[in-house]
Parts: sequence; C-alpha cells; structure tokens
Amino acid sequence: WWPNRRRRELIDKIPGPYHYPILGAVPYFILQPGKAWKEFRNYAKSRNYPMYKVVLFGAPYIHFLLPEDIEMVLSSRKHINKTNVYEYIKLWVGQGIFSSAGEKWHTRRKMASPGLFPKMLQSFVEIFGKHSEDLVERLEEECEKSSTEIQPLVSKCALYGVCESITGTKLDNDNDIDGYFDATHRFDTLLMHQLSRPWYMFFPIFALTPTYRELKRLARTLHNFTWAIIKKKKKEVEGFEKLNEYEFEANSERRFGLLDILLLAKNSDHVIDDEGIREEVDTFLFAGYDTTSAMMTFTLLLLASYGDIQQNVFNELQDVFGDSDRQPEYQDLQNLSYLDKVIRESLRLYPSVPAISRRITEEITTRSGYVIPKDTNINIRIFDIHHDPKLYPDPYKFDPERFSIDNCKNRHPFAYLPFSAGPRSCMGRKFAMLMGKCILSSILRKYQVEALQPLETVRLMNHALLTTKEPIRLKFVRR
Ligand code: HEM
Repeated sequence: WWPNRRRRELIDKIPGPYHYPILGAVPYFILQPGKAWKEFRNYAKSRNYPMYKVVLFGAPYIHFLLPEDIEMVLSSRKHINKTNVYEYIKLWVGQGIFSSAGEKWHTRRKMASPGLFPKMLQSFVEIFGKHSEDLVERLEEECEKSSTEIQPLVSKCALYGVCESITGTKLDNDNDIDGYFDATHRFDTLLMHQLSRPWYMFFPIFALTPTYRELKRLARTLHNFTWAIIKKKKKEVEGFEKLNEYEFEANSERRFGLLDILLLAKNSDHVIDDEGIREEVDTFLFAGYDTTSAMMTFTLLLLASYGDIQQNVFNELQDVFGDSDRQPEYQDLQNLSYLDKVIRESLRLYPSVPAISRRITEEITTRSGYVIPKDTNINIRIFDIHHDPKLYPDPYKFDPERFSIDNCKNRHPFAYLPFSAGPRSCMGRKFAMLMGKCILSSILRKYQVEALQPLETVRLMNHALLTTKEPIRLKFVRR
C-alpha cells in the first residue's frame, strides 16, 4: 500500500465513474450485466473527458480518447506489451506475433513479414478470385430467396482466401473446414463471455469454469486443423533451405505462402520450431479471416442502405471490368479507388476491431496533461475515436469522400485506427484491403444488394470483434 501511494495518487487524478472500495468498478458489471462498458463510455463522452479510468480489483484500465495521447503510446517502440485481456486468446494462438512481446515478437514479426510482401500479395489474387467466383455462384440461388444471412457466406470465402494464401495450400475434403469454421466462431463467443466478466481475469477462478474447459477443447480442434496443413507442407519443403532454390523449384502446381517461409527458416537456421510455426499459422488465421469478413459484411450493409453510393461503386466496376465476367487481376483491384474509399469509410463506422490495449512499461505524461504510471493498462477505443464528432463531423453519416486525398490531409494520423498504428500495427492491412476489394467487386458486379431494415435499427455488439446482435440479412438481386 505504502510503496504504491504515488501510483494511487496519479490514478486518482484521472476522471472516471464512482469506484467502490477494493472492488473498484466491478459492481457495475454485476448490477448492469452487459451494459457497464457502455455506461462508462457515455459518462466520459457527456463530460468531454480526454480519458477515463475503470479500475477492476485494483488494476486500472485507462481509456484514451484523444489521437494525440494515443499517438504517444502506439507510436512508441517501448509500449508494445499487450494486456492480460489477450491472455485467453493464447489458448489458440500461443506465443505468436499477436500475443508475444519483446525479442520474441520482434524476431517473429521480422521473419513473417516477407509472407506479405507485395510480390506475395500479387500471387494471392488468383486464390481470392477463385473463391470469389465460388461465392458469386453460391449467391445465384440466394436471389430466389427473400433474404440472405450474409456473414457466414463471406466469412467462409475469407477463410479459404486467408488460409490458402498464408499456408500455400489448396484446401480439400481432408481438411475439416466446416469443423474449423464452427470452432472459431464458438471460440469468439466464449471469449466475449469471458471479457464481459472481469472476475474471470483471475485464472484460478476461470480455470474452474466449463467455459475454460470448452475453450481448451476448441483450441485442440483448431490446432489439429493447422497441424494437418503443416504436416502436408513439411513434405514439400523437405530438403530445401534457401528461398531462391525453393522458389525455383516451385511450379504452378505448388503454392507458396508464409508457411513455406517459416518452414524454410526452420530448415536453414532452426530459429523457429514446429510449435512456433503452428502458433504463427494460427495467428494469421485468427487475425485475418474474421476481421476481413466483418469488414465485408458491414460494407455490403452500408451499400445496401445507400443506393446512390452503391451505384457509384458499380459505375467504377463498369469502367474497370466492362461487361466481362473475368476474374479480377492485381492491377484491376489497384484501380478501384472509389471502392477503396468506401471500404475505408466502412471501417471507420464499423471497425472490425473496436478496441485494443497496451500495458505501458514507463511512466508517461500525456499531451492532455495526465501522468500515467508505469505498468498501467491503456485501452484504445477505436470505435469511439471513429465516432467523435470533433474528428468526423456528422459521424454516423456514411460518406466515402471523407477519405479523398484532400479530406485526409488535415486529419490527425491517429484519428483513424482500424488497423491500429505504429510498430505493432496490423501486418495484414494490405492483404485485407486486397481480398476485400476482390470479393466485394466480384459480388457487386453481378448483384445489387438491398437493405431489409433501416440502418439505425441494426444493433451492434462492441466486443473483441465488432458484430451485430441479430444476423445481418440482405436481399440479392441479379443485375
Ligand atoms: C479488415 C481486416 C483487419 C482488421 C480490421 C485488422 C485489425 C488489426 C488490429 C487493430 C490489430 C492490432 C491489434 C492489437 O494491437 O491488439 C491487428 C494486428 C494484427 N493483424 Fe490485423 N486486421 C485485419 C486483417 C488482417 C489480416 C488479413 C491479417 C493477415 C493475413 C492480419 C494480421 C495481423 C497480425 C499478424 C497482427 C499482429 C501484429 C503485431 O502484434 O505485431 N490482420 N490487426
């Protein structure tokens, strides 16, 4: 108590709702299940605070709301540690790039980067195109229906796209893709369950719950899926050590992805072992496919609700593809500048990852004047920043022109954070935009999407990933 007095004094100065003795803000979660975080946000918003605190069992979580303060944390090479909120994700992704820290994170990130170099991205377009074509075909029968639940369809397409390009493998009937798909969704649901109950942050309590046991079971299913792919790929890479020799041998039958790069690194200097490779493949699948499918689902929802903007997108598609039904090529996707703005604006309104957090390793004095002691958890509420009327006038309006070159010029670079920013930002940002443009353009060339409910009635759930309370349903009409 005594050595921590300065820390307590500093935290006390930060605004926040009333905190109870010892338990801090925990009673709000008991008294208002499912609503506490929203109440805290509204409290801070109504008072125009630059930040607010929520202390849970003595551990402060400071929510930053100003781009200037956020920049101090995210742009720093020192504050790259994540908080214990990410702890249970480790059951799935282990100590991969997403969840590790320090030297391990640095080495792994460097090792994995070539897997997303522009040359690699270009080679992935064929994979995205093939699965977009399958999805477009699948949507044909949906036109006969009065409505379609869209997320599972784009989600599966994204899973194929991410998995095949990252692992350099063509999935077939041996891969239990449906089992994997269901397990990832159940895993996300259980993570949300855990996150909304602060007392589950104590491992000894959480370890006794059926939720934890189920998470472990699901993690085994997810790992088995990845192990099967790795084992197959290992045979292909056997005997190779150098990238150029391997690439030379590669032919159109053999795909080449991040998994090949990691296996070659293992063969040549043993900097990573099998378990490490499994962690990274799981990390990329975890980080890549559900985020991208949320982005595509919300973009379709917006376009369905704003017919004029959908028409502009279609006009651009006509300019690039005409009436042909050929698959998109890399350059076509680069030329879709209006669709690019539409997706960016969609990610502003509906950021797939609505919040992230960091544990700062050194005391900082923020630009807004508060001193944050070392070892404090900082939460960055991306969703709130994207809806701040001071940063985005009329923030709930869907207006892709916010992302025209001119309009971006005067905006603070840390006011737009769908992919986070700084040294620990998203590695798959370009991948996601490319795959998103490929799948969305393929759908929109063939179909017009229509909304079945006013946008304002769509109820969001602001959890680990942004989602909706009720599934999004749209009507597909053949063009
Ligand atoms: C619309 C799609 C996506 C969104 C909105 C998104 C967003 C994010 C965000 C906000 C982070 C930072 C997380 C944090 O600090 O806690 C992140 C990290 C990461 N993302 Fe993405 N992401 C997307 C797609 C992808 C894709 C397609 C991949 C890979 C194929 C990917 C790979 C990663 C990785 C590896 C990290 C961890 C980086 C690190 O910790 O150094 N992401 N992403």
